This record gives sequence, C-alpha cells and structure tokens, in this order.
Amino acid sequence: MKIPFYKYQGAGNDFVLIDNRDLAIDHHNPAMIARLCDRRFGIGGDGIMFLQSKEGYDFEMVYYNADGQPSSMCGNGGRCIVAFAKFLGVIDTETEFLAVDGPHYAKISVSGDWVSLHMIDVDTVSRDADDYVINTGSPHYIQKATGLADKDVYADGYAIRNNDTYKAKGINVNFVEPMDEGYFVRTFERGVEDETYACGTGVTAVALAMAVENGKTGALTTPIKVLGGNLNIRFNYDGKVFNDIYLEGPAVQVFAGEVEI
Ligand SMILES: N[C@@H](CCC[C@H](N)C(=O)O)C(=O)O
Repeated sequence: MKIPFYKYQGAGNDFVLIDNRDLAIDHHNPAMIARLCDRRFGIGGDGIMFLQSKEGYDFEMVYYNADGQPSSMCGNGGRCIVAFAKFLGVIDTETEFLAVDGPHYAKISVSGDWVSLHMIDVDTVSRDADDYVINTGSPHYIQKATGLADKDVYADGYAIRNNDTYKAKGINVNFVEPMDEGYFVRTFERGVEDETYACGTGVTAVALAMAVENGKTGALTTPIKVLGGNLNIRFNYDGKVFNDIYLEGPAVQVFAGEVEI
C-alpha cells in the first residue's frame, strides 16, 4: 500500500512524519520503520513519527528511532510534529499534545517554522566520574570536551554508549565545549547508533548540566550551537529542581511524497 509522508528537520535532526489520525497504518513493524528511515533504501531520517488523535489532547506523538524501535522522548521530533500539526490544520499557534513522557505544551510562530517546546521537569542530576547523567525525557550522558570540532564523536560516543554501565538500556552521549555566550554540542544518539546533527533532549540536558557545573541558579537562557544549526534552552533552577524548561528552535518541512509500505 502507498502512503503519503512528509520529511521535516529541526536543526538538522531529521524525521519522517506520517498523519495516522485514521489509524490506517499499523506501525508496530520494526523492519518497516527501519526501512523508511534508511538513507539508501528508504526516505531517510533519524526517526519517524506518527501523528494520532488522542482524547483530551490536540494529538498524540508516537515516536520511533531509525533502528525501528519505539523510544523515549525526542525533543526535536516534538518540535517538528508541532510544525506538522500546524501544517495539517490540527492546531493554530499553541498546543497541548501527548508524548511518551507525558503532556507537552508548545507554541509555534505564525510562519510555522519556529517552535518552543515545554519539556518535563528535572530533579535528578547524577554523576559518572567527572561527567553528568540526566534524563530530560530521554537519558543523556554529558562530557566536557576541548577541540570538539575535530573530535571523533562516533568512536568516543560509541565507547560510552556501549560500556558495561550503559550497554543494556543504551544512552545518548553529548560532548560539550563553551562557545561565545553558550556552548557547542555534538551528540551520539542511541537508536540511530551514530552522531546526529542535533539532539533536542540532549542539548536540554547539557544546558542543565552546565548550570550545575557553573553554580548558576534563577531564570537561565542557554544558546547552543549544534552541527545542524542553533537551539536555545530556557529554564528556572532553584538549586534542586529545574522547571519551566523550554527547548526552542527551527522546525522545517523539507519535502513530501508517497512511499510503499
Ligand atoms: N533526537 C532526539 C532524541 C531521540 C531519542 C533518542 N535517540 C533515544 O532513544 O534516547 C531529540 O531531539 O531529543
């Protein structure tokens, strides 16, 4: 059967988007999902999302990683599906939708290509030696780096993601270096098993870790440059809990088509 699809990217983190409000597509099919995300044999993407109806919400976000497996929250995916919902006429400029980690509020620009996404509160910051481990909807490892532009992020990220501590459940690995008023971040993503051009829950975790690292509290804003563009994270931190966390950045439709499933 042939189905329509849309391709979106948020700071270079790219996704296949499918309108499944009529539940015509049975997406519990890892081989099909992995084939659609394959960059040579499919459409190509770091993940795929199905927009579905959900009582009490504007819509539900059903997310799969490129490996075909359902996973935890995708921040850039969340921003892209909000842009998709606006494109479909499901929402106007504000929304409350349901994702795997719970309800999310988001606001989208009138032009439809800039999304500010409310993320879950965070009350736990763990350490692994000098590094940080934080769950912002997905699990993240954060390590400071120097010379990040030239770092072998695949090799170093792969080694941490597959060490004895993290191998079974997996973890996303973020390397961070100060830059201008904010930071430069590169991420090795679980479920893609490679470096991606951006990771929304990842840069959010980095911003929180750097607040702890630098002893900063209050209303904070952290601009972050990634391989695919620029993202911004706003939040409040009282020294114990991070709340009112917003992940902000571009969410753009790249092309549309039909694909055989
Ligand atoms: N790219 C995402 C994260 C997607 C989930 C991740 N690969 C995982 O399985 O933990 C983002 O923008 O947050």
